[in-house]
Amino acid sequence: MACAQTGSGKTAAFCFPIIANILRGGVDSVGRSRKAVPLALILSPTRELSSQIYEEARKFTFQTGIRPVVIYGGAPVQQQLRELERGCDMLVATPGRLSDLIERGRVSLGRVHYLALDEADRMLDMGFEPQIRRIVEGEGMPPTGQRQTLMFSATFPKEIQRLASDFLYDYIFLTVGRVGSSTDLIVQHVEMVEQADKRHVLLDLVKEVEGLTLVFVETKRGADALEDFLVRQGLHATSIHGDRSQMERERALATFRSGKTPVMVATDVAARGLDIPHVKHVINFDLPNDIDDYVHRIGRTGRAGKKGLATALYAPEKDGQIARGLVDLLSETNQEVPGWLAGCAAEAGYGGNKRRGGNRFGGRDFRKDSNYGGGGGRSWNDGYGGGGYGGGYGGRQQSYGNSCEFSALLHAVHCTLFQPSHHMQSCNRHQFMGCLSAWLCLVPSV
Ligand SMILES: Nc1ncnc2c1ncn2[C@@H]1O[C@H](COP(=O)(O)OP(=O)(O)OP(=O)(O)O)[C@@H](O)[C@H]1O
Repeated sequence: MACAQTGSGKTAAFCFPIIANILRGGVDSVGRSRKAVPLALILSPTRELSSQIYEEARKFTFQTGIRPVVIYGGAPVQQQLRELERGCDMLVATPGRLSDLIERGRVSLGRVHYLALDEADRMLDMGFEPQIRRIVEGEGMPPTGQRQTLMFSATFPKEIQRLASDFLYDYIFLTVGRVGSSTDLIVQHVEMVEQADKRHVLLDLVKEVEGLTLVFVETKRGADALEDFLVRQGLHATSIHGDRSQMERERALATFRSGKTPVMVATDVAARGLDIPHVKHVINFDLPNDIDDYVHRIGRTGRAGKKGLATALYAPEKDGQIARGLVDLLSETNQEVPGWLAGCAAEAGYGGNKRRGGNRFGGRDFRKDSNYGGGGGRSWNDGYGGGGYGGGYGGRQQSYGNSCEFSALLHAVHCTLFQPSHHMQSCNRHQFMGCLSAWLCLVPSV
């Protein structure tokens, strides 16, 4: 179970060790076959994110002999079937299309040795849990203990950690920075705006900051309406949401990425995982109800060590429940907390949407609070950074204090997969980066 800030490189942190492990064992490809039998399965909640992970995996596996394939809904199945037939070692999938192709007998999970859940908390929340459970427990996948299971997200609410442990065996909880926090590379502003004034304020904000601007709204209809409004104001805007065809969604992303439509209005379908370079400004036109959703949304900017800007339009008549979470998040990321917002939070009290997880410095392993009996391993800390716990019970925990350390999570996952029992204490980050560079030299085109 691994938790690190948005834009900190989690994709590489699960892809490299999986690829390296497959290479270590020698690629035992089944080759062309009607039924795909992948060695690694990577599940993600949205089509666009699956597509992005696949593109990364394709780069990382170049000339290794490992063949990644992606399958997701909304796209013609025939082409995906043809790709599967050509051989598939690493399958990147959304749960719906995967279940469909398992039912049709075109994918078997019987050889899956590496299972990665990206955006794990989303994958295991109420919406996806039954599907994930069926895929992981009911379709012949090797059980925990015989496969490596990796779960990644920038947020990991306690109740989801508990659920996640069902799919894990003797697991390690790795954290970089604070669980569920955002990076302090993002400058965050919160403005109090009456609902009726939001459009005018938005126009000013869009004109003030040049560059790609991503505007989050609550509903699909709201996204359509706001896009229309912006276009009528003469701005080059597009929108993305779940009622759009896959082709429209992809076109919207492409024109946004290229800067042809530098403003994109989006629902939460674009909140997680998407890595679009040069997003300057994320505007929460409507605030989400959950602070973790806010963390993912603003995480579309300030990626890979770059700075970003996020502005939230806080409507006092409807956003009271996120006030406490916002105040906590702003404080812990060294942002200015407006006095009026602190007042709203105090009014809303702690009964509202209090940040889940309570004291999260350095990452928190919920088992320490709840006497939860899962895991049964050890707990240690290699002294890399601040935070984290020493000693303990019910599993192992590794915490890294430096939230901006790209290699930290990659190193940790690598060590966990290669030598789960002792390697962590003896392999330092420099040695690890040496291994990684050596490996990259073997695959010069990566
Ligand atoms: N070691 C590294 N050095 C420089 N750039 C990196 C490194 N690792 C990853 N990146 C880049 O950082 C960006 C963000 O990576 P990635 O999309 O994996 O983030 P993430 O942690 O999964 O974010 P999110 O929580 O939003 O899904 C990507 O453009 C990636 O290429």
